Amino acid sequence: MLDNIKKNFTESIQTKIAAAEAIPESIEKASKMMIQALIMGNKILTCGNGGSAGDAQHFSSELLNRYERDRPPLPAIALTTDTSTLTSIANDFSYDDVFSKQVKALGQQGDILLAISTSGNSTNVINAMQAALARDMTIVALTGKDGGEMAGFIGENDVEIRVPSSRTARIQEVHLLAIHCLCESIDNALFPIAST
Ligand SMILES: O=C(CO)[C@@H](O)[C@H](O)[C@H](O)[C@H](O)COP(=O)(O)O
Ligand SMILES: [Zn+2]
Repeated sequence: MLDNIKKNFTESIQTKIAAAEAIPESIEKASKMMIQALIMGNKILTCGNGGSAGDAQHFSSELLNRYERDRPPLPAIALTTDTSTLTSIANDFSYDDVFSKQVKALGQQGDILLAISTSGNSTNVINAMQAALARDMTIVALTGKDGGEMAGFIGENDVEIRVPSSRTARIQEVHLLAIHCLCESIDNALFPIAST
């Protein structure tokens, strides 16, 4: 057991070292997209399944409330939280539609969809991306593995942040780091600390 625990730490560190080479430019592009959208008065919608639903909520709460320092609230909505909406869409239509219907209702031109899937193959997240593109929104996709089907929906105005790993847990661990980088970049750009 102890060996496996230690192996997980080593694997997580190695994945982060590989990601530090592979994804900073994508995170920077995503940060700039989000900063511009927020300056223009747009908002960020987030979605994902399982641990990625937690990540979607983690990001939206850091925008709505705060990341590391106090500043005015920023507009973000996690599409993973309203159980009445989620269960009724899944019950009446399909689980594949739980996010896309909310994007159709809430998404506006210029908004951003933060779409999170370690495999890039979650159908409800892919459908949300398609709904977002139809709304003239842009997409920041957090993925892993080979990017899955989601990679095929990334246009030049969108960005995919793909973690170089094939293991869901390790990918999620880097997704959280990427989310914190996004939060820090947004705060530094929109609410710079006054120099003394
Ligand atoms: O958190 C974990 C595994 O670490 C799981 O809950 C995981 O998020 C779920 O199996 C998801 O359904 C996987 O979906 P995806 O990342 O492939 O889109
Ligand atoms: Zn997990």
